[in-house]
Amino acid sequence: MDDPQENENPQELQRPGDEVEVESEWRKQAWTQLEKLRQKSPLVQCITNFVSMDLMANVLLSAGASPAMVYSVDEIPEFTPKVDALCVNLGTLTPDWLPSMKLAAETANKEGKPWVLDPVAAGCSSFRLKACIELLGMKPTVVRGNGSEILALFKGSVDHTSKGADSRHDSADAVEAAKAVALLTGGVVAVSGAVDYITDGQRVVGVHNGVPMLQKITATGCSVTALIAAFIAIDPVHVFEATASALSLFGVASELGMKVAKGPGSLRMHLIDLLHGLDQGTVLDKVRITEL
Ligand SMILES: Nc1ncnc2c1ncn2[C@@H]1O[C@H](COP(=O)(O)OP(=O)(O)O)[C@@H](O)[C@H]1O
Ligand SMILES: Cc1ncsc1CCOP(=O)(O)O
Ligand SMILES: [Mg+2]
Repeated sequence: MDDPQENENPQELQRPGDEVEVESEWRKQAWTQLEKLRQKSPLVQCITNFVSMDLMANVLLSAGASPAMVYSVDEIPEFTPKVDALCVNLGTLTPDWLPSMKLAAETANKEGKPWVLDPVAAGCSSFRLKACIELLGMKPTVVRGNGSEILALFKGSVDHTSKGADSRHDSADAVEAAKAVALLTGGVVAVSGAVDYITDGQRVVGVHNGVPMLQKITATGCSVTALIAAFIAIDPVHVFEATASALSLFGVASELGMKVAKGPGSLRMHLIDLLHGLDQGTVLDKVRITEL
């Protein structure tokens, strides 16, 4: 794949050699990180919503990580120091969950463990927005949300036209907001959608993998956030790159799954199977990450 002349993709032959070379590096990196994830099987603590627990745990297992849906405030002081990464998701938030989320984030920070925030439906109520903003202030390593969620965090105001967990905005409309949020936290922010954008406030890359039908399966966003936690656990020095790899490989599995799925139900099953079976040839062929 190093030599563009050997590339079987005709679109790539029309692009400048340095762009092809850069994309090839991202592909190799995604494969290296996936291999490492499978070898190390990081333990990922997920404080997540009831809707997502099953798919999230299965996505983590199929990728090679170990999920633990441990969320009682009584267990966090003992358990969180042992995990490799933490995923905090506000999907079915009630006031009783917040102390667990905050204590886990504080513990992760104290222990130097990376953590990811998924601000599900951030703009749908003032209760939820306030919780998101408080957690954002605890400086998550990565924030991953859809366009509407990242815009709500940036604006800091309730969105009266919110569709809850679903996005009303294209990811491209939230790139500047994502940059601003990244500068605020000092971490990485990913906006998902037709193209996933990843930024640290300066750099931006676009991930061009995935299929629209992922939006018709609940908790795919939640699950890819947990996958990001697994990837940053194994490469905490390259958080930006690991975030792009996780989003891209999840998208590649969905593209392969779409070829055999009959609808959202069977895509969900194939997504898990194909993430588990991803091999080097497929990753080097299908990952599409571009620098913007
Ligand atoms: N139109 C689309 N085309 C391709 N992939 C998409 C599209 N919309 C969302 N995705 C993918 O679906 C997954 C979940 O993203 P998204 O639907 O934005 O999150 P959420 O479920 O939190 O709203 C991501 O991997 C994203 O890349
Ligand atoms: C439908 C729903 N309601 C509260 S949490 C949740 C799941 C959201 O999952 P995702 O953000 O991955 O679509
Ligand atoms: Mg979501």
